[in-house]
Amino acid sequence: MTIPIAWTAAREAVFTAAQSRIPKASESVPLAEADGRTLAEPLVTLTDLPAFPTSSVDGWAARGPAPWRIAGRVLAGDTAAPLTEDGTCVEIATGGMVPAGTTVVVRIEDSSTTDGLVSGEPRKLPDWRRQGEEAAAGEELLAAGTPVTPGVIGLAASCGYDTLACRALPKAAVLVFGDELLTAGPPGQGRVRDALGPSVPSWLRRAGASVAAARGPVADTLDAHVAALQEAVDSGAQLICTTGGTMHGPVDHLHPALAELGARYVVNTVAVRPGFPMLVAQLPGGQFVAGLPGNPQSTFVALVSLVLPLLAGLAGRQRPELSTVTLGADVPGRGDFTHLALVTLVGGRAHPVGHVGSAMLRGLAGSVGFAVIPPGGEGHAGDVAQLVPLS
Ligand SMILES: Nc1nc2c(c(=O)[nH]1)N[C@H]1C(S)=C(S)[C@@H](COP(=O)(O)OP(=O)(O)OC[C@H]3O[C@@H](n4cnc5c(N)ncnc54)[C@H](O)[C@@H]3O)O[C@H]1N2
Ligand code: MOO
Repeated sequence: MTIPIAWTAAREAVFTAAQSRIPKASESVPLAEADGRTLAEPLVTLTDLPAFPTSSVDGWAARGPAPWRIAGRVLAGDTAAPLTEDGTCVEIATGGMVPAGTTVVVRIEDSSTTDGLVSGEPRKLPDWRRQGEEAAAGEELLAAGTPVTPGVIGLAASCGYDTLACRALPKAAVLVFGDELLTAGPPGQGRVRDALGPSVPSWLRRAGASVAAARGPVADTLDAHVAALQEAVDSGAQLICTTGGTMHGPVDHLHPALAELGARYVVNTVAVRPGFPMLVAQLPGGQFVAGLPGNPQSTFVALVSLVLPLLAGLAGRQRPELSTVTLGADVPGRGDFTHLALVTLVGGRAHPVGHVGSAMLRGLAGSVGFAVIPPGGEGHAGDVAQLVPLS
């Protein structure tokens, strides 16, 4: 019998294996389309930030001691002429370029104007931003491998980029196994609806993969399994997710198909409940096969447990960090296995949900993620637990 590997060790093994397959080529992606991608190169600012001294208030940019004669006006977007004489100032708008020669910026509400002469007191902290105070031209702001978020896109635009060099999206394929599956209409008479063909590609897209519609149900024969896996390889997929057939029943053909294709296991069964028969194998061409168990909740456990670190590794990102939550109620352990317990947040605390059988999706559909109860332990209300988000 195969001995299950510990959940944390399985995640690490998969992440490390995927890191050796980071694509070399990068793609130039317009900023507005780059959300969810991964930086292929460090983000280096093209200019000082800010690129010129900038007023942070509406008021006066003045030179020397008050009172100041008004010599002009600088609105945001203008180029400011220098203040060449003490006792002069310009009216300035928030975002306006502070003229060379300025010694103080005074807020409009801290000033008074009489006979064209302005007086006022600057605040203790300067009300203008020095050129380059956020970053100097050429400075690295973000490392290669950083996930591109709306914040990263905004920063890239601020420092002069129109496009970003991004890693190619990992290409994935999904194969659904199981002759009992119906792809339309209500289940009954021994047939169940395929819950995974429509949902696994959606999950993969959110996790940063490019993926076509699932293929299946693939016929429950060894030849059909081998042919479907080979076809996915030929389509250029770097990651093939299969659902079902991970056990050793009469029509479970995944393991024999992997053997026939010369695959090597990275992880073969994991000490986690639910979902322990999950696996990741690597084909001779380097492609990964993630064998997701057929019970639908277990499929999602395998996605968040193994496919998430695998995709992070393939994109050259950091290993996924888990956040923590405070438990709002007791959660049982699962002996020597890690327990991934579906939870929802109530008043900021994680509460276990009902309907969490591994064949069910009712509990999962209303949950934020899985609280992690480590092997040999149990969770108590008030304990802090790691949280694996569902998306
Ligand atoms: N003798 C044993 N049998 C089983 C054990 C065990 O320890 N000893 N473990 C059970 C566990 S745990 C799991 S999980 C499943 C894993 O089985 P497979 O990955 O081989 O999956 P299947 O047998 O193909 O299907 C299991 C179950 O899930 C339903 N299913 C499959 N695909 C879908 C789909 N796309 N949409 C909806 N439902 C699906 C399928 O009809 C079965 O009911 O093995 C247990 N058996
Ligand atoms: O672990 Mo199975 O994956 O319990 O349904």
